[in-house]
Amino acid sequence: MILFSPALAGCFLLALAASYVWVCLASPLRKVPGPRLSLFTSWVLKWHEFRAHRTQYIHRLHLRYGPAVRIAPNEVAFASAEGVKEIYGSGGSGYDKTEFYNLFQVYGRRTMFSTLNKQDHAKRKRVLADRYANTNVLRSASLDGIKERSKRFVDRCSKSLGGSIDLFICKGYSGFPTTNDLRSLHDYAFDCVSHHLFHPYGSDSLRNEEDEKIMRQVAFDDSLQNRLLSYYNPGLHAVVKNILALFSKPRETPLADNLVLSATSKSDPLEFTLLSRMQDKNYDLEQLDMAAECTDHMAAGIDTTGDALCFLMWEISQPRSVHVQKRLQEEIRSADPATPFDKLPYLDAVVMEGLRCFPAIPMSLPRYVPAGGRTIDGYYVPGGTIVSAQAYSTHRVDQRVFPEPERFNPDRWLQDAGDLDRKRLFFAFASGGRGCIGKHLALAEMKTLLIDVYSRYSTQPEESMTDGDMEMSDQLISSQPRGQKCWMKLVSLEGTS
Ligand code: HEM
Repeated sequence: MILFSPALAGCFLLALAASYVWVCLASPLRKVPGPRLSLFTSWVLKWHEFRAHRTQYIHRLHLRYGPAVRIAPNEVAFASAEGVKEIYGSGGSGYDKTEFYNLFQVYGRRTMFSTLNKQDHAKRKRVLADRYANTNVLRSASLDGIKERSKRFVDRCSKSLGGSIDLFICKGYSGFPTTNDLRSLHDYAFDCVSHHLFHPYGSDSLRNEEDEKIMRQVAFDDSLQNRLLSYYNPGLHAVVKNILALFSKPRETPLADNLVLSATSKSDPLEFTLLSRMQDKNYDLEQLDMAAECTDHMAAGIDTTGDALCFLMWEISQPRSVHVQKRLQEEIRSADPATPFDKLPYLDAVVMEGLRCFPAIPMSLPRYVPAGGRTIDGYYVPGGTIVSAQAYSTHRVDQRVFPEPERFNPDRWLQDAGDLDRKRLFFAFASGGRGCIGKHLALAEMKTLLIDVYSRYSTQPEESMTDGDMEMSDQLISSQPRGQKCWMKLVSLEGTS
């Protein structure tokens, strides 16, 4: 009977609590700066994650505690070049990914993005990398497709002259998209990425309402809380998922699945496409693996490029950045029309600064410290600890490298002094062997569209928009305007010199 006495149970719980506190206090992470509570619990971090504020919370901690900060008993965030290099670059592709990436499996398959360890990743990357190389993106079959879609986007926008357009969600005037309203940056990104994945079986969401619905399914993911719960507590998620679905829908993309499964069943995609590479018999990939890869890249290529363009165009439309827009227009309009998009230095600086201030994936990319532990930026971190860097902070915290970090200032990218330091901290596409494979494609899409828009138009913010509408809101991995809209006006430059 004595075994079940409440006093004994109390003593047992007390001893358990004391040993937990002891383990926390003895942790090598006690030496890493950070809020005291983070040594004992991850609940504060989780609270901010569920409220879609993780990135800003960690950034505030960096501003308070410095470039290395403990954010949970088993988690440390870094914002220094040394930290980034060690975590993402050591041994080529850095440390292994954490189970967080299990959330990104597609059709039950691991894609390149969701492979956790180096070996599996390297094997898949050997198949895919060729089609994302700059030389392949710049081939006319690929680039002409981007140019065609960019012209299509601008033509659609031209219809709004004298009125306003929502470049983000494109609800149109009645609240429902009609054929006349198909012109969001996400439609453009969708059509470009699906062109690169499996042309001629890609989407035409700038002209076709049915394809636009597919884009919406993939892009506007509001399953953050649902997916976080399934990650942290799969058991509880199984019990409450039906109730949770009323507030935070699970992620389902049947229309996109149809598009991809149908495209990957075709045997004649153009040679520059990713699908043609994956269908090479040497690689022995099953159709479901190819479909999973394509779905993944589609998701990776829509929100990122769409949001990056959206935040950037919004910024250069502000009265405070009018001089930037003017200089960009001058550079584009005075250049020989045959000038390649990557030979315009001010355009390059504007895009880099846009990605610095508004990285489409602003949040931390978690990795495990390998067995045996590592010293990262001067701190010993035991094996199994989750470590990460987030672009939002690496782009801001070190003010010797990025003075006045909150100011949108493309000129900083044109200075020789500090060039290397800026590049070491530029993390919008991450870095190392697991950095963004779609980087060249994304830059080609962004620059092509900016040339087409700003050679013909000026953009201005619409009066109903507030700063709050364009605050960055965390999703599972990317970010979007909190107001889910970006209304702007286009003014023709015709007649101006
Ligand atoms: C402005 C646009 C883009 C940005 C800012 C961006 C950013 C990133 C970042 C930060 C990562 C690393 C994620 C992590 O480690 O968790 C990543 C990975 C990746 N991105 Fe992008 N991305 C962009 C566009 C694209 C496009 C257009 C595609 C493809 C069509 C793409 C495909 C991928 C893939 C497949 C990976 C996984 C790479 C690997 O694990 O080796 N991205 N991207």
